[in-house]
Amino acid sequence: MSNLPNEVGADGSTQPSKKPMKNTFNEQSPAVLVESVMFSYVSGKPIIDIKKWRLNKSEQVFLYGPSGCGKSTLLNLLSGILDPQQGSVSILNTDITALKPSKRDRFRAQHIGVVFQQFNLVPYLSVLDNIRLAMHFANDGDDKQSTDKRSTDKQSTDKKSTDKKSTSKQERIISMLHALQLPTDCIQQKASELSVGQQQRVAIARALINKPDVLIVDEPTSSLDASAKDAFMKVLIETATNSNAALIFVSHDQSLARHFKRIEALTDINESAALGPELDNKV
Ligand SMILES: Nc1ncnc2c1ncn2[C@@H]1O[C@H](COP(=O)(O)OP(=O)(O)OP(=O)(O)O)[C@@H](O)[C@H]1O
Repeated sequence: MSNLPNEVGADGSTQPSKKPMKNTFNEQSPAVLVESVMFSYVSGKPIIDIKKWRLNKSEQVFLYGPSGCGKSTLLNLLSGILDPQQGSVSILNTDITALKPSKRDRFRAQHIGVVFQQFNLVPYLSVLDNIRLAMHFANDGDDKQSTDKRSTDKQSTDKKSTDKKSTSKQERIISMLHALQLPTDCIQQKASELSVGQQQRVAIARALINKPDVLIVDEPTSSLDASAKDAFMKVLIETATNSNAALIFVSHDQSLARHFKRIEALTDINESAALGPELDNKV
């Protein structure tokens, strides 16, 4: 997986530094490390209270719990959409709670893929543009056209290289959609014109296109029948495995647990949901 950009700070520090920061991530480092995290929407009523929770690189975990126990809240903390009132959430040794919003957004785009319950595709954009948008955020302007070049020759060379880049991006998108068994002719269709099953596959493609280190999936199977759920889980797990992404899948549907080796109840790791066992012995 790609190195962290120097300005992000592999150790999570937001201090400006003249020296490029060393990426300390290695095989032994966790993909995700949650330490002493406390979060509440209303003061004094914590929804999440986790002492320690860890997920290794390429590991896949099924997190389950009843409706309202805090699953989506936890995923929003892990992806840096919400900030805990206490504690730290580290992804690849970078404490994302310490990153400024713009750096955090970029870090998320580069290292974390999220499949939301409602997919969150842009309905009026084509499949291709929905996925391109995710690539654009991760590349931080790589898609920008070179409009300020002085020499005509250079403009022509730049145009060729931009064309080449967009062709290879398009090829990557098509090959990802193929891997997810979506027909190529879907690519120009608007997201709103797709079936629910097709939208799910586009949401997975969008989450995986930047080769994230961590893939976070929030129960996107609730509207599917049993056989469609199985097909979705198979494609998701296969694609995450082939991408070497650590996978966090949350659901209230325990029938999906059989697809995973590591299975945990949120009430066991979240002290505000239940007085479960100390997590330290699981880490
Ligand atoms: N923005 C918010 N403001 C206040 N309370 C909230 C907010 N979002 C969620 N909650 C509350 O926090 C608790 C946890 O919500 P969360 O959505 O994380 O649960 P969940 O386990 O994902 O539920 P579900 O399985 O139904 O999606 C619930 O009691 C919910 O009402």
